[in-house]
Amino acid sequence: MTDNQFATEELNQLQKEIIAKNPIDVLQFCANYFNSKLELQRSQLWQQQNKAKAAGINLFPLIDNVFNSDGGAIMTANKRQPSFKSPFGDNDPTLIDHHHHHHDDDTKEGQGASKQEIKPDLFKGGFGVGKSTSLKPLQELDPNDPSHSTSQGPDSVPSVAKSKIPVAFNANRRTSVSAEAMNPDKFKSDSWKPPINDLSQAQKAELTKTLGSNFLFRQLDSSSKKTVIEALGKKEFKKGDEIIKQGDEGDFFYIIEKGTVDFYVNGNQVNSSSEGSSFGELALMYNSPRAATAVAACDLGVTCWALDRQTFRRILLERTFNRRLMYEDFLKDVKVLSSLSSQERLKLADALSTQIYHKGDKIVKEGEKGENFYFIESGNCQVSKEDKGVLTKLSKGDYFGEVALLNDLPRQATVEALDTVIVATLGKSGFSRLLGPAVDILKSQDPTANQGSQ
Ligand SMILES: Nc1ncnc2c1ncn2[C@@H]1O[C@@H]2COP(=O)(O)O[C@H]2[C@H]1O
Ligand SMILES: Nc1ncnc2c1ncn2[C@@H]1O[C@@H]2COP(=O)(O)O[C@H]2[C@H]1O
Repeated sequence: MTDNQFATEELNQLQKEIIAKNPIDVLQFCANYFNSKLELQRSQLWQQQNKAKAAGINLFPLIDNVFNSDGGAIMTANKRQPSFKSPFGDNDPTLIDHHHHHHDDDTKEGQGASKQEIKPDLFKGGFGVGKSTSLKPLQELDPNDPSHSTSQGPDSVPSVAKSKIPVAFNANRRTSVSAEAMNPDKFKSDSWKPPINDLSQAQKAELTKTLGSNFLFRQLDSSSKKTVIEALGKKEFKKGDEIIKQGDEGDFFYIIEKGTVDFYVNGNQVNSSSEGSSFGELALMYNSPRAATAVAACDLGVTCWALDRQTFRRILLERTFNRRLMYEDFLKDVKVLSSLSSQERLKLADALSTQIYHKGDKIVKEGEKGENFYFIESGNCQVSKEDKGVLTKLSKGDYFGEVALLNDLPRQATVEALDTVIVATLGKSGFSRLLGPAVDILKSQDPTANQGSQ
């Protein structure tokens, strides 16, 4: 994805938000929107870091080195205690309920304080750097995290409500040498050129088909797709071959063309993937050691397409990462998905897309063919049937649209938006493939079971 496309996508999302929330002060809204996005991204990186640490994985190995390797710069970074909290959060006269929809919870504090009044420092800037007095001290920092043990006190990192922010984590996003850890931008300025493999027409056709079922690729625009297709190299593995070894450095990202791949963590099988799935993204995204061993598990061998690290980072990383950030927290709170592993949730996040509906919109219509499954990210819906009237109401964390997909039936009810509703949708194929153990729960909770409507 080019810088331009990235910007366009961000702006499109912003535009959707503006339409959905109809803010009084558009400029203020935009400032809040991007600040809360930034804040969210940083806080989630932190959470991921902690999760990974608990699992014995070092996601951001470069950070500590960097912060020690250049005393001057680092001291400055630490002393200034950068905050990723929105500088406007506490001072927004227009805030009613228009914070970034995915994570309203993260910023309630800022909103609550400021609904009506305009404070004198309305337009203060600088991301609160060095102004920790106006921000709550440390209590959300992870007490288990050793990197904070020395930083208690008023100079400590101001925290974002309910989230944990790494000290100076990725603060110098564009300049620091640490940037490579999570920073796809690095590749935008250098002389990186994607490799071009000489694929036959037949191979290209084969690939296009395989990639068509891979969620990461489906979202790419056509020029990025072309770049990726040309950069992919075919690799064949015999049964038992280790495609990836836990602990190694990440070199390639793989898409399975044929066969099954089993994953082992510390010798125990944790997962299995087949045609159209991808793996090996974690080490490339986080510059971490390989988190699992991937073994070719098919008698007939396994064929994969391999994408080199740089092309992966340049083209797929930003998107994948943003998407995961966007959905990870939300999915964690969806009850029906509680049986999914965090890996499974990440894969699901890769496949979701966001849609916005307005009051009165019929998101699914009784009798129509069902193509998608929906999670409600925010807003309220009502479920009704022509002959029975309103059956139930649904809100954040609820889902709908499963009945048609599970039973190959027309939609059994109409679901209508009662206000602005944001949904995360999943297509039919992702539904059966990515919901895994959750599908059984969906089946067991069939809302039509007792109504004789099937
Ligand atoms: N449970 C799991 N934990 C970690 N990695 C997994 C798991 N299941 C599948 N994988 C994949 O195994 C890959 C091993 O290399 P990576 O860490 O780069 O990326 C990893 C994931 O794509
Ligand atoms: N009592 C109900 N009868 C039918 N559908 C319901 C009911 N309650 C909730 N729903 C949801 O409404 C959705 C309409 O589309 P689906 O039939 O695909 O899936 C349905 C369920 O997810």
